[in-house]
Order: sequence, then structure tokens, then C-alpha cells
Amino acid sequence: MTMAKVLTIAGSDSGGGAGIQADLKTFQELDTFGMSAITALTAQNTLGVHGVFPQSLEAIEAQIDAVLSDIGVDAVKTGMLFSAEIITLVAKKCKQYHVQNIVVDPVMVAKGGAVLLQDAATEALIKELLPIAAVITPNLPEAAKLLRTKEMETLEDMEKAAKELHKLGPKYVVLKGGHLKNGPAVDLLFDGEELHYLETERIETKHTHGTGCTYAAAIAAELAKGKSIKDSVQTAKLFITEAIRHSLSIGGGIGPTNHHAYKNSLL
Ligand SMILES: Nc1ncnc2c1ncn2[C@@H]1O[C@H](COP(=O)(O)OP(=O)(O)OP(=O)(O)O)[C@@H](O)[C@H]1O
Ligand SMILES: Cc1ncc(COP(=O)(O)O)c(N)n1
Repeated sequence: MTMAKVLTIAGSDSGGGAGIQADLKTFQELDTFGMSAITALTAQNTLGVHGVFPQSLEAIEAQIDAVLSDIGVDAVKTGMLFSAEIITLVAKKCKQYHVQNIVVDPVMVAKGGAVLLQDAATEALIKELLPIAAVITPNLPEAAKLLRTKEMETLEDMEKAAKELHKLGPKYVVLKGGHLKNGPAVDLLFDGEELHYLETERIETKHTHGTGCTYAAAIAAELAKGKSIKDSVQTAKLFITEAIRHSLSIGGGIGPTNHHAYKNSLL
């Protein structure tokens, strides 16, 4: 038996709700074979990030080489990359192994405010990784940083921003509207020509730790299975909505989403 293979290149979240852990749980739930290259360890729980320990370039390169030289991948998802040097390495490796389906979640800060990408690394992200991405999945603050503008506040602002983000080189842009103040949870998918709207009701919960990671991982898993980008994003939106609807009240702070909820919803 074979299985679609997905590699996440991201940070480890000891609390299990975001980063590598969220990605691997998502890959598993979507019936793909998940693999990992860890860029940084974080000591993290529902109350926040208590420590960030970037891995050496040598360690990151060795993990990626081990996976890609033997097993290979059908899609790669990137999350917390932390520094310009790590971004340069990841872009180089993706090119060296001719990786096709690269989903870039431009993770910059954790919900509690901890820095997951150094300021000086934004430039490397724009120059080296966005142009080789199949899909990028910024939230509103990340989109503002990438475009060097103020944060979008309306759907109209988001429409303009999705078009500007596309000019940075990715094949598709998924601009996430989770941070919009009011109204439903709307994301925009832009392919360079047409804008598609992915809209669900806004679910009342504070337990949204790792939503961005989980969503991008679900897109990567579906792409790995050979689905179109539009279909992959639609399935990922269902996956994250169910995960948020059944999010887990674990720990004393912002709890994680429930990665098993999508499968349950299909029963
Ligand atoms: N309360 C909510 N109800 C329903 N959907 C939501 C809610 N909050 C976020 N979403 C959806 O979850 C997905 C992730 O969006 P979000 O904007 O939260 O990402 P993010 O800020 O990158 O996440 P993270 O902070 O984990 O990195 C999007 O599809 C968004 O529309
Ligand atoms: C290792 C790692 N990667 C990504 C996030 C972002 O997730 P969130 O914004 O929900 O905290 C995180 N907290 N930790």
C-alpha cells in the first residue's frame, strides 16, 4: 500500500496544539503519511511560549536530507522558520529536491505575542520562499507585514491585499480573515485571476491555539493526495471549522483545536 507523503518544516510546540504536533495530527487525520523537520523547539503551553530554542542549520539540513533523499514527498508545509538563515536553507533544499507542492504558512508571532520569526527574516521570506510557494496562508497581521501596510479591517481591504500578495510570487494566496473584528470567518482564495470566498460562521470560543498551523497542514495533506488547490482549501476549511467547533478546554489558557473532529463529522 502507498500513501501520500507530507513533510512539515516547522517549530515544535511542547503543548501539542500548534507547530509540528498540530501538523502531524492533521496529516494523520487526513490519511496521509506525515514527516517532520524541526526548525526550533519551543517550550510552550496554553498560557504562552516560555522558551524558543532554534536548531542548528546542520541539524535542520540533516533532517530534510534524510527525508527527501530516501522517502520523498508529495507536499511540503512550512511553519515557524525563525531566522533568515533557516529560510534560505529551506528554500535551497526545496529547489534541490524539486519539491512541487509547497504550502507556506508565514508564521511570525504566537497568539500570546512571542516572536516566532525574527524581524530581519521577513525580507528572506518574501525574496526566497514566497516565489516558490504553491500556496501562502497569511493571517491579517502577517499579510500587513509582508505588504508593509497597516492591517486590513474590511473585506474590501482583504480583496486588495490578496491581489497584492499574489504579486509576491506564490501560485495561490489564501488570506485568512480569522482576525477580522466582526462577521463570519471569511478567507479569500486568489489564483491571480479569480477571487473565491470561503465563509463559515464565527464560532464563539477562546480555544483557537494552532488554528493557522492546522489549516495550512490540511491544505498540504489534500494537495499531497493530488487534489486541486481549490478543492484542497475547501476541505481544509471544513477541517479547521470542525476542529474549532469542538476545540478542547485543556490547560489554563488558550486551548488547542480538536484535530479528530473532522473525521467524526463524516461518520
Ligand atoms: N472563531 C472562529 N470561528 C470559525 N473559524 C475561525 C475562527 N477563528 C479563525 N477561524 C478560521 O480558522 C482559520 C485560521 O485562521 P486564523 O486567522 O485564526 O489563523 P492564524 O491567526 O494564522 O492562526 P494562528 O494564530 O494559529 O497562527 C481560518 O480559516 C479562519 O477563517
Ligand atoms: C511552534 C509554533 N508554531 C506556530 C505557532 C502559532 O500558533 P498560534 O498563533 O496559534 O499560537 C505556535 N504557537 N508555535
